Amino acid sequence: MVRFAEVGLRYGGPGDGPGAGPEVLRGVSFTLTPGSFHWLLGPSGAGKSSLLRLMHLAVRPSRGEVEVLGTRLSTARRAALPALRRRIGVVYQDFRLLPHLSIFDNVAQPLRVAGRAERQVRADVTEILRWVGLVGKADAAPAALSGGEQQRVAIARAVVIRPALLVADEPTGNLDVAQARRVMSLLQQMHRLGTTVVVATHAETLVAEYPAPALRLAEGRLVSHG
Ligand SMILES: Nc1ncnc2c1ncn2[C@@H]1O[C@H](COP(=O)(O)OP(=O)(O)OP(=O)(O)O)[C@@H](O)[C@H]1O
Repeated sequence: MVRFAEVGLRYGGPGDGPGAGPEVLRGVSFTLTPGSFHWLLGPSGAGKSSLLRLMHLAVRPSRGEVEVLGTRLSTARRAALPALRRRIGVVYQDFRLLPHLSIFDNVAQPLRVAGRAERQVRADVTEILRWVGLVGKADAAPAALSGGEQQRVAIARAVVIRPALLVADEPTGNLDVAQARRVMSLLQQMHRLGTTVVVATHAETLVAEYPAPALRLAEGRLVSHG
């Protein structure tokens, strides 16, 4: 479950701590049930990326309570956060693959960080690359792939750890319609497998094509949920 209660966020603090800047999220409250799929909508600057950053523990709220996968951030020990982060997959508009690593090693990275045995890494990465249709590109560099292919690698990297929560920030923003549909199909398959999925987007045509409940932000406030 993901629960926000009267959450506010200001940037400008040290590290991931609360800052003294203007409040970019204000009084945001909602609950996402496990296994749900939600769009996150709203105009540019409304706070979509900021809300996702709170959800994947990249920043802490300035006020209110954020609870992710059963852990309340206000009372969580710092030492518990890395393990919690490993249960959350993140996909960005600009893919954020490591350019000097092969596709295989990009996808393997979260498993290696988690200390999995190399035999297991090989099996899991091969399986997930087959799922995204890129097993033939395992040895290629990211730059040798199309944008859509790079995004499928980024999804593979995000889900290879079998996250309970998957958040995607404009994952189709740089893709043509066919590639965007392929990415959406993968995100929906993850949802059908029981993962809680949240996808931020501007693309109203995509939302119309894949109807689902939405969180809608305007000027840092949640204006509708459902
Ligand atoms: N790292 C940061 N430091 C300071 N202010 C920030 C930071 N990131 C975002 N903001 C501000 O927070 C507000 C919300 O930005 P955010 O990126 O969350 O909106 P968004 O809805 O995702 O926008 P877009 O659709 O354009 O990506 C904006 O006013 C933005 O300038």
